[in-house]
Amino acid sequence: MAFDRLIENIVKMQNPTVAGLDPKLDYVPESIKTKCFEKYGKTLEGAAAALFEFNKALIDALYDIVPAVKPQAAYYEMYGWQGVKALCDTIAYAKSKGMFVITDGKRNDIGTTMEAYATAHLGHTDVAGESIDAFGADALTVNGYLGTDGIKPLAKICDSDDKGIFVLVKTSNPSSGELQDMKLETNESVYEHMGKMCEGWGEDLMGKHGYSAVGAVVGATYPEQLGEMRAKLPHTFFLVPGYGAQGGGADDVKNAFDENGLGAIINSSRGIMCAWKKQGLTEEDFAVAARKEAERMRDEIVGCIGKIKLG
Ligand SMILES: O=c1ccn([C@@H]2O[C@H](COP(=O)(O)O)[C@@H](O)[C@H]2O)c(=O)[nH]1
Repeated sequence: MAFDRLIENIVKMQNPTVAGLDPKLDYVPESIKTKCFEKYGKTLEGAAAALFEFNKALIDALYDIVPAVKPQAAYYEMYGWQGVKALCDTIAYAKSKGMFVITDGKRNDIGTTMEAYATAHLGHTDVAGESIDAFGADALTVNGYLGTDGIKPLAKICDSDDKGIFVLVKTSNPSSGELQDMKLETNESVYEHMGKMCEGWGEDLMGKHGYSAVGAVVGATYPEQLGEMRAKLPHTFFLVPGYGAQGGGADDVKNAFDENGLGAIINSSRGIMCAWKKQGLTEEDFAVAARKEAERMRDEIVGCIGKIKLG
């Protein structure tokens, strides 16, 4: 199962974190932008080339210490098809460096359309008998609120193609409680019920390290719920956004882990991409600063949870 590969990367690097690649043109240093605009003009193509250069430098700075990257699709779509190409190129580059790639797309729809999303992001597209990877990520974030028929096509591809999904359970944003904290007739909350559905969807997709291919997104900004979910969902691997720029710290995420220091991967996007700002460096030093911040984040979290080991 895909999360076995992720877990093995985490244990090898002793690092349960993922670097978010949410590139905006504002974050890209002038030197890269100038080079790309000279080549392609101030066009979507020029912008997308700059994003890819920026991402490549971040990946080069991180791939030997950070096990995974999480490109957020919105930041690529914002630059049109040229941006989407930069997403494809980023995924391919990160994979060529041995990183586990989680596309943050939060896709959801009815079963037939989810089958298309699953094929696009995780499977192989059939082109007149030729089977081709469209995006080729290892895992995709999805919204499970359309129910089981929306998840089934993804589960099928997780099984056949060694992929994983992270289903939104308790998101990190300030308004997440408006719906997700509501109590059902059974007195459980909506997020708790969604978490249980993830355990159910993952039942036939168990990996060798105790976690299924159906993971959950649970925000670092809700540490109590994170601990509650860890206790209630023993086979569900967590993707935990909200560390860094959204205010979460190591103390907030420590409850996401099991007794072996496994069970979760903590994301930081702006905190890593824009680390130079906090380190008193120039934007040209963004990659050095990103590595320093990734090391600091790793050490802070591992300092709280201890050595990470296979059970
Ligand atoms: O509940 C959620 C689900 C996803 N995200 C995504 O994670 C990153 C967070 O970025 P930071 O810069 O580290 O705040 C971003 O891509 C979100 O779309 C989330 O924040 N919360």
